Amino acid sequence: MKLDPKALRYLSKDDFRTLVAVEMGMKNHELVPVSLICTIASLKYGGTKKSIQTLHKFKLLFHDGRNYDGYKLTYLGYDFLALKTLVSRGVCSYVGNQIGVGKESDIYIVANDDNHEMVLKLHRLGRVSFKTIKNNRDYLRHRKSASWLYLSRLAALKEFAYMKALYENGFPVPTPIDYNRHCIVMSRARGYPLTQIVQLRHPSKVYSDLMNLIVKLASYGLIHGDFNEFNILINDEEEITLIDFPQMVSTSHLNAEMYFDRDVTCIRVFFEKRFDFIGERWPKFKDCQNIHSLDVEISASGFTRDMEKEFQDLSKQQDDEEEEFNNSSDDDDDDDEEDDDNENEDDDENNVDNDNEIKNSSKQEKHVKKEVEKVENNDTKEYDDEEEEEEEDEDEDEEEEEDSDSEESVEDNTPVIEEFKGLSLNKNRDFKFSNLKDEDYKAPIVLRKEFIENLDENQSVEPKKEKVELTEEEKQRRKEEKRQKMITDKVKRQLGKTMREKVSVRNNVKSRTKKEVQAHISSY
Ligand SMILES: Nc1ncnc2c1ncn2[C@@H]1O[C@H](COP(=O)(O)OP(=O)(O)OP(=O)(O)O)[C@@H](O)[C@H]1O
Repeated sequence: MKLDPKALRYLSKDDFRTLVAVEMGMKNHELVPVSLICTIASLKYGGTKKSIQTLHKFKLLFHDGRNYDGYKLTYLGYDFLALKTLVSRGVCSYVGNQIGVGKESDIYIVANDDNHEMVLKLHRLGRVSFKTIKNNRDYLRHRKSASWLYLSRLAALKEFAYMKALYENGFPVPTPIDYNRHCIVMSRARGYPLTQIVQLRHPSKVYSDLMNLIVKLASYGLIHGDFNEFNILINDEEEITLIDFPQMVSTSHLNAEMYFDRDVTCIRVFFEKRFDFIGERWPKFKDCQNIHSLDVEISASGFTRDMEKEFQDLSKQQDDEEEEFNNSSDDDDDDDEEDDDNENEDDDENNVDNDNEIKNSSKQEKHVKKEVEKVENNDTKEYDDEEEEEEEDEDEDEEEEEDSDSEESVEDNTPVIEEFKGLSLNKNRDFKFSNLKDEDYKAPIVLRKEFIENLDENQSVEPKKEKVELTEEEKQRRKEEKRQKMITDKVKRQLGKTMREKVSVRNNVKSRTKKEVQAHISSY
C-alpha cells in the first residue's frame, strides 16, 4: 500500500489514540473489538466510534464483521504510527516521493526542518500473508500470519542494528539516523543501484572493491547474504555504498560457506554479463579470517541473539505460509481475490447474511462478557500498565456520561473530517521544500507536527483536573464505585448495541419477506 501522508492533516489526537489502542489490542487479538479499543484508549464510546470511522475511511484500519466483529491495523495505519513518533522526535517533518520498492519494503525521501533529505525505509514483511489473512474467511487457520506486524518490526530493528555497527566500523553504508516500529531513517546515498549502470570507467577497480568488501565483512564475522547489483549503489566517482541488511548471517552459520559463495558468484556473474569483465581472482570462504566481532555493538542496539533466532523462525514460518497460500490460491473463490481498494465493501452490513449477523452478535456478546469478566477479575494484563493507570485516573465527569451520548454518535452521519486550520491545503508552498529535484516532482506533504509532536502515546488526552485530598477510605470507596459503574456501563452499552443489531436484522427479514410476498403476488 502506498504511503499517503495526506490523512495526517485530518487526524486528531483522539484518532491517534484510537490507532495506538488498536495496535496494543493486536498484541493478543487478531481483530480488536470496539469495546476493547474504548477501554484501552480510555475514550468515550461515541468518540472512539467516530475516530474509528475516520481511521477506517483513510484505510488506516481494516474492519471485518464476517466471523467476528473487530478492527486491525493496515500497513498504512502502522506507517502513520511510526511516522508520528519520528515526527515528534524531530527526526523528519516532510515526506517526499517514493524512490524505491523492494520485495519487502517501500522507500521514501523524507526531510527534517532544515530541509535535510534522508531516506525512510518501511519494512513490509509478510505482505503476501497479510493479504491472505484479509481475504481468507477462516481466520484461525491463518492465526500465525498476524505476526506480520512483529516481523516487520524485527526486520527494521535488525537492519538498523547492523547498519549502525557497520557504519561505526567504517563500512560504506548509509548513516543510520533513527528507527521506530517497522521504519528506519538513514542518510540518502548519492548514487544509483549497480543494476542501472550500463558502463563503468574502471570495472576492475569496482570489482576488487566489492570483493574486498565481502572479505572485510567476513573478517567481522558477517556475510551480507543478498550481495547483488540491487543492493549496491554506485556514485559518479565509482564509490560503492552497501544497503539492505535484514538477511545478514554470521560466518558461524551452518550454511555460511554457501551464502558467502553465493554473494561472490552474484558479483562475478553480473560483471561478466553486464560489463564483459571476467574476474580472474575471487575470495574463498576458507581463506577468510574472523578477526573482529560486532556482536556487542549489535546487541547494544537492541537486537539480541534471541531476537535473531525468533526472526529467522518467524521468517521461515511466513515463507511457508506464503507458499501454502500460493499453492491453495488456485482453489479459492473469485471473491477471495478482492484488492485493497475493496476493503470498504467488506463491512457493508447489507452484504452480510442475516444468519451471519445473528451469529456475530451472539459471538460478540460472548466476547464482551469475557471482556467484562476480565475487568471484574482485574485481569488487565493485556493492557500496558500505564494504560491501566490512566483508566484509574479517569475524569470523574466522564464516568457520569450517559449511554445516550454513545448511541447518538453511532448513528451520527455528519462528516468527521475537519480541515487543519493552520494549513491551507491548496497552496503548495506550504508543503514545499526546495532541494528536491526529481523530475516527477510533487509537492511533499507536511506532517501535522504541531498537532502530534506533543502527543505521547501513553499520555492521557483529557487535561487532568486538580485533585482534592481524600482520605484512604474515601478513595477506596470511590474506586470501587467507579469500577462497578464501568462494568455496568460496558454491559449496558453492549446489550444496547446487540439489541439494535437484532432489530436491524429483524427489519431486514421483515422487509425481505414483504418483498418476496409482493413478488409472489405479482407473478399471478
Ligand atoms: N539509503 C539509501 N539511499 C538511496 N537509495 C536507497 C537507500 N536505501 C534504499 N534505496 C533505494 O531503494 C531501493 C530498495 O531498497 P532495499 O534494497 O533496501 O529494499 P528491499 O525491500 O530490501 O529490496 P530487495 O529485498 O528487493 O532487495 C534500492 O534499490 C535503492 O534504489
